[in-house]
This record gives sequence, C-alpha cells and structure tokens, in this order.
Amino acid sequence: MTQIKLEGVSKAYNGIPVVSDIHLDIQEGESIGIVGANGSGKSVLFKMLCGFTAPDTGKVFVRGKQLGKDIDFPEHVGVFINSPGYISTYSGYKNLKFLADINRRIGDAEIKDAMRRVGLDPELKTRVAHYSLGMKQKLGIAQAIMEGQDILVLDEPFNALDYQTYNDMKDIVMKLKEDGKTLLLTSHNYEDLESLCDTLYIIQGGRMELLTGELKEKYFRR
Ligand SMILES: Nc1ncnc2c1ncn2[C@@H]1O[C@H](COP(=O)(O)OP(=O)(O)OP(=O)(O)O)[C@@H](O)[C@H]1O
Repeated sequence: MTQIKLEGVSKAYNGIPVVSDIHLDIQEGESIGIVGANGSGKSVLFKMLCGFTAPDTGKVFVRGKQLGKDIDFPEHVGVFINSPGYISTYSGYKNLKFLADINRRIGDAEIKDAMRRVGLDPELKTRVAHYSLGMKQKLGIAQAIMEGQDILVLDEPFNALDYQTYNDMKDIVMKLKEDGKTLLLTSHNYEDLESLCDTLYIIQGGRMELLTGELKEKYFRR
C-alpha cells in the first residue's frame, strides 16, 4: 500500500525555487534515504510531508489523503527534527506527556513504553535543560513513535552524537525498520543510509533523482 505520494511538488522561498517538480511513491515498510548538500531542500521536503508547510504547486498524499485538502496533518506520521525544542524545566516524560495531551490518543503507558524503547528512563526527574544532546535526540525519537505512528520522518537523527550514542541511535532506527515502519531519513553519512535504506535519492538543483551508480560514487567521494 502506498504510504506517501508526491505529485509534481514544487516550493520556492522569496521567488527562489527550493524544490521543483518532485515525484515520489513510498510503499509500506520501505525505507528511503535522501542526501543533498546543505540547503538543498531536504528539510523543506520533509516539512511538506508532515503538513508543516504547503507546496506552491503539486500534491502530497499520505495514505491516499491529500494534505491541505482531505486533512491538514497526517495522523500516521511521526517526525523527528534535529534538536527539537522542549520545555527545558520539564523532565523528558513531562514533555512527552504535555505533547501527548494535545492529541489525547495515548496515556502514560504508551509514553513510558516509547521512552524505554529508546533507552530513556521515564522515571528520571532530570529536567531536559540538563539532558545531553544524545538524550534529547532519543527523546525526539520517543516523541516520533509514541502514538504508534508507522511512517517516520527522521531528519538527521545521527547528527553530532558521540560514538556510543550514535550506535544506540542506529540500533533504535534499525529496530524501527525491522518492525516494518516506513522510514524516510536524511543523513550526510553514506554508511548510515546504506545500512538502513532500501532506496537512496539525491536532491540537487531542486530536483530529486535516484542515487545510483556513478552519481553515488561522485556524491560520496568528496
Ligand atoms: N521558512 C523559510 N523561509 C525562507 N527560506 C527558507 C525557509 N525554509 C527553508 N528555506 C530555504 O530553503 C533552502 C533549503 O533549506 P533546507 O533546510 O530544506 O535545506 P537542507 O537540505 O535540509 O539543508 P541541511 O543539510 O543544511 O539541513 C535553504 O536555502 C533555506 O534557506
């Protein structure tokens, strides 16, 4: 079953095209990786998939529902963005509880389960202000999965982590893949994408194309 479909999606800021005429079809359980230079439009593309920003032209469908027409925000999509903002005086659990109470789909058990799945102790009273970067990243993943979302959009989940936390995060994302989640990932590291993704794409000059063969060699040789 198609989980995400983009039809001729384009977006410009201040008259400058960021992404142009993007077509994409992602099936259930597929994991795709997107690479591209800084500022190439990966995050803008992800924001359009999540309903955070609308394309200028083209259509975005999540499980057959068009964003901005049938629904505003897709229900089944969990989002991880780099350095997510949290209420710094709250514990990790309290932050997730605060967010969960907005949708009212889940209770304490699901929040605690999501935290344990990423290796965080839900009983920990430490305020997020005192969390390490790695703990914040894990909290971000817990947030993305806590409502049972089965499409996960993960924007640079491995960025700037120490070796141990990096390995933990790789294991967490690999487990999500094994659980059959549909994954969309960005990373600047080829090994991460190669091990986790079925298909790789590159965005350059606003266009998205399959990253294979020579293009792959050229991109990662830098
Ligand atoms: N809200 C906005 N207003 C104006 N310009 C924006 C906005 N959001 C993104 N852009 C521009 O769109 C372009 C693409 O940005 P985007 O964040 O998608 O890049 P990226 O590929 O995710 O980069 P990185 O690898 O550095 O995270 C950049 O030139 C950025 O300045």
